[in-house]
Amino acid sequence: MGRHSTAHEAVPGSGLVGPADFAPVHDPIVLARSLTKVYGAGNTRVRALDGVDVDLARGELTAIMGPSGSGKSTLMHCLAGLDSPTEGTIEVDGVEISRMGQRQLTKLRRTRIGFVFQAYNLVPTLTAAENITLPLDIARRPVDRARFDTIVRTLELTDRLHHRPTELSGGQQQRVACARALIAAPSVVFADEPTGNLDSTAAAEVLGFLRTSVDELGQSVVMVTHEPTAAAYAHRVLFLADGRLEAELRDPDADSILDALRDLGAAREGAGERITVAARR
Ligand SMILES: Nc1ncnc2c1ncn2[C@@H]1O[C@H](COP(=O)(O)OP(=O)(O)OP(=O)(O)O)[C@@H](O)[C@H]1O
Repeated sequence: MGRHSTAHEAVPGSGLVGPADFAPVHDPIVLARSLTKVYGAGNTRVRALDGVDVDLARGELTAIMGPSGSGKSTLMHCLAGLDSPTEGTIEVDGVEISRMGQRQLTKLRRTRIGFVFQAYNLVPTLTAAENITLPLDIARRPVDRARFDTIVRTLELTDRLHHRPTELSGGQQQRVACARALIAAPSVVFADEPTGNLDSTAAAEVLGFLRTSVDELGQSVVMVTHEPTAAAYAHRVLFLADGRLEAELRDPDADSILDALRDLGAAREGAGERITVAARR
C-alpha cells in the first residue's frame, strides 16, 4: 500500500488530495451536498459543519479523522440520520433523508443503517444472540440464519451466544455490537470510535472484522476514529478541520496517516501564522 502522487496534492509530496481533486466516487452509498450544521445562537453559535460536499463509496471502509471539535461526530450523526443538518442534502442508498421527519428517520435507522458506538450500547438483560438479532426483532423481520451463522462465526462468538454482556470482555461486547450492526444487511454501517475502549488486540479483531465485512460481505462502513492504526484499515481516509473537508488519502497505512496528520497540522499552523501576521499589520 503506497502513496499516490498527484499534481494537485493538498500538501505537496504528502499523497494527500484536496477536495477539488478527490477521486470520483461511482455509485455512492452516502452523498452529502452543502452540508451545514449550526448549533446554538448568538455568542454560543457554533458552525460545526460548514458546507461539506462528500460522496462515500459503496463497498468501501471510509475513515473520518480530524482534530477534536472539527465536526467528525456531527458529520457522522447527520449522515446517519441521528441529527438533522441546518442546510444541505443527504442521500443514503439513493433515499434523501435530510427532509425526513423523526418517524421516518427512526424507521430508516432501524432497517437501513447499522451503528457501532464506542460504549457498545448492548442491552444488559439480553443474551449476546438476542442482542445481535434485536434490530430484526424490533422491525418484526425474520432472521436470516445463514447470515447470522456467517457473522457469528467470523466474529468468533459461537461459544458466547448465551452469555449476557456483563459476562463478556470489552472486545467480545464490541464484536456483539458489530454483529448487531450487520445482521439486517443495512445499506451502511456507521462506527463512532469503535475501538476507543479496547486494548490493541481486541481493537485489531474488531477492525479486522469491519474490513472483512466490506471485503467479503460487500458491506459499506464509515468509521470516525482518532487512531491512525485504526484508520489504516480503511480504503480511504477523509480529514476534517473546522467543519470542512480538508483532504483525502487513499489506500493508507499507519505511517502515511501519521505523516498526513502532521502535514495538515503544519499547513494549518502556517495558515494561522499568516493570518496572525496579516492581522497585526
Ligand atoms: N449539541 C451541541 N450543541 C452545541 N455545540 C455542539 C453540539 N455538538 C457539537 N457541538 C460543537 O460542534 C463542534 C463539532 O463537534 P463534534 O463533536 O462534531 O467534533 P468532533 O470532531 O467529533 O470532536 P471530538 O473528536 O472531540 O469528538 C464543536 O465545536 C462542538 O463543541
